[in-house]
Amino acid sequence: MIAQRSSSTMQGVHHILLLSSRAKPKPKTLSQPLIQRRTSSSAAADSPERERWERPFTLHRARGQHLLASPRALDAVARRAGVGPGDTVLEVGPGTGNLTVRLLALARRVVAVEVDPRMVDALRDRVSRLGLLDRLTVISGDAMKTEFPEFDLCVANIPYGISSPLIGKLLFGPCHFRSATLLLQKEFARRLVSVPGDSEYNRLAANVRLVANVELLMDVSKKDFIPCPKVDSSLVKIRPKAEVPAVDLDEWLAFTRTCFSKKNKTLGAIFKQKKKIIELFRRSHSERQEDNRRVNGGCDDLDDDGEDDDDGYARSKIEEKVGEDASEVSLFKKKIVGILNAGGFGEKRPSKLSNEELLHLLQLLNQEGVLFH
Ligand SMILES: C[S@@+](CC[C@H](N)C(=O)[O-])C[C@H]1O[C@@H](n2cnc3c(N)ncnc32)[C@H](O)[C@@H]1O
Repeated sequence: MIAQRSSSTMQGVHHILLLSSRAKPKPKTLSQPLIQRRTSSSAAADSPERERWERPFTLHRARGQHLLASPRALDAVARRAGVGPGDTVLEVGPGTGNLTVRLLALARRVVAVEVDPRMVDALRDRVSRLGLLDRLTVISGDAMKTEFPEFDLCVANIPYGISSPLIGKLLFGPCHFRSATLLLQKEFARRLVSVPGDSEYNRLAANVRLVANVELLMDVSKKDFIPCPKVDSSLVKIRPKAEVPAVDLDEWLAFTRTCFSKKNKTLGAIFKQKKKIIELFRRSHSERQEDNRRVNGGCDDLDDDGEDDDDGYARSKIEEKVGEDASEVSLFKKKIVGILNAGGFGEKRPSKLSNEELLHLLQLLNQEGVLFH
């Protein structure tokens, strides 16, 4: 059970939670999930209780609406987030409030950002019944388009579809916070905590490691969710570093996008691609232009380390523009190859390099006028 606070209000919250977990199922209500002791013989012995879902509306998998229904897992998420009584907690995707009510029992204030108006109503209704609405701020909207208010901690069972851009927004945006405790798809979490040389290590891990430390806290079974997703989950804690390397973060993000654009290829091979050279030539020899940004695709997704999108339209436009500069482009390519080889990077694979090594390469390239953003 989650930690108790001593004020009478908080005792009230705890009392309600305890009562709920032991009460017999009440008549169905539309939007207040109850906690019910499972009686089915198929019920897992180690998970005798579930937050009950009364199906007041359809849950949309496309919106990542998998509610965490195990009180044991929910208590553990709230407890391991390290919420203090003076903290403002940001929760992204509160759903019907299974985690929110636990956070309200621990924090000074919870700010919840929820895109689905039906969830917003259900959450407000539930928290209002607990008499805690004055400590909850609900922002009805898309977390990726919402300016987050100030907060101390982010604690959330997020829709997995926005994992990468949300972590990017938290770590590379203007937010200052102690930690983000997030329930993520297990495979994604493993990549987040991987280190150079691991088979999972990728651009996401490199970018996150630059500015934060990540700790794997626990695994959560897919059976703990309603509806049951296809994948298991893991809880991670992301702590922003107090000091980060003195590098332009936009430049770094664009650089890692290039480095990790071809899986398992050496840096020499990656930087020899005509398309890439032309793109870098344009960027390094002109002001930032719309075409360049279009090819680059923006830096809000930390995780796009698969094969490069074949953006034929943008490439042909750029090739058209640099047609008359062909000899300069060729010199530019030689310069890049020279920098790679002189630094001993040509035969190296980015997924095996530490961030210190990647930062060194970026510095060498920037010094010679090769720009990524
Ligand atoms: C995985 S469910 C978690 C619900 C609740 N936290 C729980 O654990 O039971 C994700 C929630 O995020 C909401 N959501 C999906 N996309 C969102 C977005 N872009 N911004 C804010 N909320 C979003 C969904 O509607 C859903 O309520």
